[in-house]
Parts: sequence; C-alpha cells; structure tokens
Amino acid sequence: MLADSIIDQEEKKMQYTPEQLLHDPFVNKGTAFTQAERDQYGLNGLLPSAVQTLDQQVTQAYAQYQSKATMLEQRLFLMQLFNTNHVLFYKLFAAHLTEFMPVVYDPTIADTIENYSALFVEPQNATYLSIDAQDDIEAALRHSANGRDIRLLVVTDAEGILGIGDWGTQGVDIAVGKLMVYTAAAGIDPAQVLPVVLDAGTNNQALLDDPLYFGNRHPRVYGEAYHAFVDRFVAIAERVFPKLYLHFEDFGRANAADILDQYKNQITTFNDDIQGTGIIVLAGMLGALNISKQKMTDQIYLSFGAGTAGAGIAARIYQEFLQQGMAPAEAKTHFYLVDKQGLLFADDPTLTPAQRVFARQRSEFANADELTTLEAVVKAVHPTVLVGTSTQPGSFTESVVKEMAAHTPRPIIFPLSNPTKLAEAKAADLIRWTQGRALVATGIPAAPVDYDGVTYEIGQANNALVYPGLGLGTIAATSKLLTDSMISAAAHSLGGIVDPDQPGAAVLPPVSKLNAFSKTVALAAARQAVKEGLNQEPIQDVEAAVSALQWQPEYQPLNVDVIK
Ligand SMILES: NC(=O)c1ccc[n+]([C@@H]2O[C@H](COP(=O)([O-])OP(=O)(O)OC[C@H]3O[C@@H](n4cnc5c(N)ncnc54)[C@H](O)[C@@H]3O)[C@@H](O)[C@H]2O)c1
Ligand SMILES: O=C(O)C[C@H](O)C(=O)O
Ligand SMILES: [Mn+2]
Repeated sequence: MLADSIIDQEEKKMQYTPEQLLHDPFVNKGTAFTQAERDQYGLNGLLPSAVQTLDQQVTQAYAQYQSKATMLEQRLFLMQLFNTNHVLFYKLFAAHLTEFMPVVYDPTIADTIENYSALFVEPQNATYLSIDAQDDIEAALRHSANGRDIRLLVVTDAEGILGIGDWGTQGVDIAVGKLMVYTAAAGIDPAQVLPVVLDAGTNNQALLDDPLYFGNRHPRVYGEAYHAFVDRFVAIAERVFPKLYLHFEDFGRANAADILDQYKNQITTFNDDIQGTGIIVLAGMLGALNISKQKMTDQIYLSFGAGTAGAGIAARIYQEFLQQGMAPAEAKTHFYLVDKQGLLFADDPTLTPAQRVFARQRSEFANADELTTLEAVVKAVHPTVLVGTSTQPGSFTESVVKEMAAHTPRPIIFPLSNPTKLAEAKAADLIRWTQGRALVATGIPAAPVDYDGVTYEIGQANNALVYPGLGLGTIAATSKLLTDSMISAAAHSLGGIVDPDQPGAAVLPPVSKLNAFSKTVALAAARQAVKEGLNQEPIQDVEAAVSALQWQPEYQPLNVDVIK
C-alpha cells in the first residue's frame, strides 16, 4: 500500500510553475536552460538571455568561490550553490574534489555546526524530527522526500558531533555534509538521499541559553523514552522508504553502539563512527604493514580514547586478528584501551560494554595503579600501533612518541580526533620526533612532510574514504544486511592500494583518487553481499549493478509538467 503510493508518485510527473522550476535545486539548470527549454517551460524573460554550458557555469562559480576570503565563506557560498542547483554544485565539487573536501566537509563543517542557527539560510532538504512531536514523523519524512525514491538516509541526534560534543538540532549539518560526500565520492544520486536530525533536546547550555537556537529547549532525553523515539523513527523510515540504507552518525557514546547492535541484524544499517572508522583504520594498518613488511598479528595495539570510535576500531582490528588465525584469548592480549581514567581494567564499574571486551587485569602489571596516563601505559606495554580518538589535542607528546618509537622500528601512529583543533598530534611533529620512522595517518587532511630529503605523504584516515563506497555497494547489491564480512572485504580492498616501495609513501590512497577507490570499496562490499546470498534482487553482474546506480552531474532532459 505504502510502496504503491511511492510508485504512483514516481509515475506522476512533478508539476511546476516556470518560476518554481528555477527554485528547485533538483531540476534547476539556471542559465544553462536551453532556448528550447525556455520556450517549452515559459522561462523566457525569467533568466538573462545568454545560454551557458555547464562548464561555463562551473568556471564562473569557481571564480566566485575563489573570491571568498575564508574556508567558512567558501563553504557558505557552496551551500548557496547547492541550494540552487545540484548538478552545478556536484560538477564543481567533482572538478575540485581534493580542494573542496575540507570546505564542504570536515574540518569547516564543524564551524557551520557550531554556528548553524546564526548562519541559517534555508533547511537544505533536511528533515527535522522532534522527540516532542512524534506524530509528525511520517508526514515529515514523506513531505521532505516529496515523492523521491529515498535509498539512503543519514541520521544524527548530534550528541557527539566529531569531537566537539553536543550540538542539538544544529548537528543536522553533519547529515547534510556526509551525504554530499556520498554523492561526490561514490555518485549516489542526490535525489535518493535524505538528511535527518533527531532532536531529543541538548545538554549544551550555550545553545539552551541562545535566543537564536532552533532546537528543542530542554535537556536531552535518555533511557526508554529516547529509545522509543529512535525505534519509532526507524520503523517509520523503513516503512516509508522500503529500500533504505540507514546511516547513523555522531550519536553519543551511551547510545551509538546499543543502537547499532539493536538493528544491524534486522535492517541494512551502518554506524559510521564505529564501523566506518574501523574500516579506515584497518585499511590504514594494512597499508602501513605493507610498507613495514610486518605482520598484523605481531602488533601491540593501543587505543587512546576508547569511546564510540576508539572501541569500534579496536573491535574491527581484533576481528582481523581472528580472521588471520589467532585465537580470541591470545588476540585480546594484544589490545590496550586507555580512556580518561588511564588503562582500562576489568574491575572498573564505569566501563561501557564495548570497552569491557578489552579490559585488562590489574594482576598483569606490577604498577597497575600508576597506569593512569598515556605515557605510563606506553612505557608499560610498548605499543606498535597508537590510535587517537580522545578529543585531547596535543596528547601525543614528544616524550610519548619517543618512548613508543624506542621500542619499535616503524611505529604506526594515527591521531584521528577531529576537527583540526582536537588532533592528538601534527603529522610533521610525528615524522620529526621519530626521524621519519613513524607511519602516520590523520583524521583531517595533512600536507606532505619534507624530512631529511624524503617527502612523506600523509594518508587521511577519515571514514569519508570508505563510507560512500560501502553504501554504494550495499545499495547496489540490494543487500538485506550490512555484515561483518562485507565490512572486512571493504577494508581489505582499500588497504592494498598503497605503493609500499616508494620512500615516504602514504599508508592510505590519496583523497584525489576518492572516486576510484569508492568504486573499489563498493565492488568489494557488493561482491561479498552477493557471495553471502544477501541480495534481495537477482544480480548477474556486480560491476554493472554498481555502475547503474551511479549518478553523474550532467544536465538531463527534464521529466516535469510545467503549468504556464
Ligand atoms: N577520523 C575519523 O574518521 C574519525 C571517526 C570517528 C571519530 N573520530 C574522532 O574521534 C574522536 C572521538 O569520537 P567518538 O565518536 O569516539 O567520541 P566519544 O565521545 O564516544 O569518545 C571519546 C572518548 O575519549 C575519552 N576521553 C576524553 N578525555 C580523555 C582523556 N583526557 N584521556 C583519554 N580519553 C579521553 C572519552 O571518555 C570517550 O570515551 C572525535 O574527535 C572524532 O572526531 C574520527
Ligand atoms: O566526520 C568526520 O570527519 C569523521 C568522523 O565521522 C568524526 O566523527 O570525526
Ligand atoms: Mn562522525
């Protein structure tokens, strides 16, 4: 019944007045409407008379972009373009992918989230769902989809935006931004996506006190009432959009893993901070080990910051140890998780379930009570891999790094906290402190580092390198679930792309190749889905299925009714 109504809407042509056509970013071509289209749709006189090509529009828009003084202004300009004309926005994005990623996405997106209400221009086709108005969920989803065949939804409740904490309804921008990367990286059709924010209140006092704040003005709701809200949203979204891939982003530490565990065996769902980050770090480690010619199962892994991402990554790497043949009990002895309280011990009642898996026994150490700082733990356990997801800037100090590097020839060091101001270390310092021995990847883009005659390329270990391809592959395969083995296949497909023999080679492929390796990841995930028999529709040729789903930013003839 519901599916039928969507099909009906698909068959019905959208109706526009000439004026409305120029204000719907899904169909607007602006000055690129041809003379024939202007005659057909009543656009003569509504545009200046020159007809431009898409390439001319791109050149003109890029010149405007370049006139903006700051990354924030550049982002605001690009969002205005996105609000006006999706094809032009994505064509321009494609032409300047590496340059635009940090402007459209992390780190600049952190500024627009922190200032969202003040900077607000328009809602950007997002859906705003309130815990206080749950009867509106279904209508809100339908109305914002406006008859579009939604396949991909990015939802946040914004309790843990990057490392900057609770931003309430302002966190909607992370859903918008993540979706832009899906399209730019993997060619997901922007007409098939929906950004959603779940407004369950906020504990950010500055927002609650801000007269301009747009969200619910009450503390966050937790517990049963919160989970009932999420559950209701998931049930309705799945019913309204039956072919949905549901991506969860930046939920708080207390909820993220529980939500994933609740749905992952029922629907096609994905948690980016847990699973996406797990994939990119595994891929980065595989790349690093390719370079150092070491074995995964010889590594001693230390996670600094054992929250949603930290524990999620450790779980993925641990799975890899098992996949490489190590027994669970032995594999666990290779993992050390450090959080605010220091090394995590099993007698600590405050551990999260995801932390508990890797908690150690005090009896393993003569000085267990002293292991309350990163440096003390590094001294005690001699890690070969150090991953930072702590939100503590500068915490990988020179003495921590030198201590680590004293016990391993090629220390693998990934300071992943975002945005820039929260990174545990700068790539250049890590290279310098280790005389070029460290194998480094960072959360945000980092410039190459020249040291002692070698140029060290720095890989970007950001989940943006994997989630677009994973989504594309899973959707293309019509997979009914996103399984661990699909995730593992995705990570392995990316870890092999490095050039291990080039001095200073990065541990991960460069963002400039994002389109190519998104496709690689998509194919790996889709092939694994089909191999596991998860595809809900017959698939003869995985590559053709993936390509068929990819949208190109080119103007197409419109399929609309215009009422003059
Ligand atoms: N590069 C990526 O792709 C990527 C992906 C996900 C998250 N991240 C980054 O990782 C960071 C954490 O994100 P999250 O979602 O896991 O958040 P989270 O809040 O779930 O986890 C942060 C953890 O750090 C701990 N912590 C806080 N202060 C600490 C201290 N002084 N010492 C040790 N631990 C401390 C917290 O107790 C918590 O467990 C963020 O900055 C985020 O941007 C990066
Ligand atoms: O958003 C990013 O840049 C990566 C990650 O999802 C994060 O939360 O930091
Ligand atoms: Mn995130």
